[in-house]
Amino acid sequence: MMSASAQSRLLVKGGKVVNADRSFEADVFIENGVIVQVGKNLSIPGGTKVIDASGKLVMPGGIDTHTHMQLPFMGTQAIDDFYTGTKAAVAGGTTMIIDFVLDQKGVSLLEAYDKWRGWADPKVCCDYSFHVAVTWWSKQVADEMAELVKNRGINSFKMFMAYKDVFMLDDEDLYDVYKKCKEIGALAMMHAENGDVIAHEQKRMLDLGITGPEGHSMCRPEPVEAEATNRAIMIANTVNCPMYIVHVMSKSAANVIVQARKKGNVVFGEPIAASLGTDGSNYHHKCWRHAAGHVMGPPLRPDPTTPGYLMDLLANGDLDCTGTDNCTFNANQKALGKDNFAKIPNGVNGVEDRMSVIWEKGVHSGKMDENRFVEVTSATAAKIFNIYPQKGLIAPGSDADLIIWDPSATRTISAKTHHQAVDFNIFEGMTCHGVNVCTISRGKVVFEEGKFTVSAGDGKFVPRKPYSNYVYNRIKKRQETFDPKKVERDPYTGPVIQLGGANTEQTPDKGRNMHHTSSINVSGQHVNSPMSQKGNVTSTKVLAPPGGRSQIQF
Ligand SMILES: NC(=O)NCCC(=O)O
Ligand SMILES: [Zn+2]
Repeated sequence: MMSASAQSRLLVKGGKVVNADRSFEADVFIENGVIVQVGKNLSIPGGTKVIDASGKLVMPGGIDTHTHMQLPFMGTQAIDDFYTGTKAAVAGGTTMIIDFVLDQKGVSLLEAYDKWRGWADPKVCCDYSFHVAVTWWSKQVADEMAELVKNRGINSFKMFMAYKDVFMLDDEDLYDVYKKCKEIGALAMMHAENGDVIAHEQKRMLDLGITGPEGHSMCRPEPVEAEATNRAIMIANTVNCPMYIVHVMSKSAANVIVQARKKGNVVFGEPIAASLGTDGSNYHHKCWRHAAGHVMGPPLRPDPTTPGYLMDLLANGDLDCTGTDNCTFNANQKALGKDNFAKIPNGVNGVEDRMSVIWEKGVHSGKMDENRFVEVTSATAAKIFNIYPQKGLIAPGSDADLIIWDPSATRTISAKTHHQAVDFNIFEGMTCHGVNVCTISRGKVVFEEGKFTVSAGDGKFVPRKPYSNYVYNRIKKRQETFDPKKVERDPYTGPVIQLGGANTEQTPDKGRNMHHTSSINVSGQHVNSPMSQKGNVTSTKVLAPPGGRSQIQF
């Protein structure tokens, strides 16, 4: 019988190690869940278990930056929970997920965090961490954000510009949340879609009698995503807060990110397996279940060249890392919206297939090399979310989260054979070159040749520190460089007109439309606003210059 210490040792032999910066032939020796040596001709203690990786690639396990396991959402709950979801993840070559604590408005962020930890800890089959969603705003929320960063291992907060009256924040609140993120060294993440426009357009589609899944896509066209993406970045940049746009789904939203980066904004873009692997033509499928199975927000785009375009940007460094937004619902759950697309629970699969889809569409297609693959599936996520080089790298001292990848094998994706709980797969029938044959999580083989050797709760929560260098080095420098500075000058000493008196002289603005009626006062309030009724305005005199009636208040 093998001793306990021998059991905690593993040698991955004969493979090609692929990191983000280079590939090289090497063996990897692991002890107690950590990589101890990487190289050739290593001296290894007797009794060490050996895994043969000849002819295969040995890569850092994937990090899925965006999942929603067992999310209570739209009246139901995502069918893949932290057990089935993470089990499927390890089958596909992902060894860490970052999920979302996402509760209703008014709920304490700390209580929500505890609730989600309580759900995840006993079930996870791989390491995981959390982003926390901010769905309402108050001093309590601000204080809880600080507490989450200080003591609970959180360094990223997600906000929604969509889901009006549910999760959506307005621009004023977003400004405050960004300021808070910046103050505590966290990253602001955004679901960027214009929720007001969606609410109106949903109603318009339903009034037109469009009740099927195509209506979901029609009421959220590309500009709805692109406008919100631009607004999110603009507001964040105003307060010098780093911004991470989740699930980039369209060419135009991606272009907004590219342009903002060119201008020096600190913004990151996350395409997902769905937006890289399939498109919105599926919403017009004659089978309702098929069409509803693709309903997610923002939607997949009807332009069939979108996935290839997003992959090009990802390959060339314009977009950064990849998630899945894995949030799955079975047919009978999607059927909540059988007569009204607005009630179809939003969400698709991806956690199991992300690595294969990106290999197929990215590496096998010739758009990126194996090193960029590691970067976009693992290393960059680790850097952005401040867990590098603990994760995302094969080197002494790093966690032993590795996969053995056979680039010459193929597999065909199907709901019939996948390991997720959901009864549908948006990549159904896609044949992918590149197959994960073995997953090692914290030094333990958890999946090999199609068989699991993992139990619920084997994964661990990974705390993350604030002020990721990858994100905040530029932010700190920009603060010094771009902080507004007042102009030092001698005071004005000339005459000043008296306001409000009978003799006030007005010079009519020659270019003004004299028939225009304005109702704005100098403090920016509307004349009938509660502020003006509360007596915050010094005078209510209404001026009527020649040729036009004005309601400008002073
Ligand atoms: N994306 C989606 O459709 N479902 C999950 C919730 C969200 O992030 O919007
Ligand atoms: Zn999401």
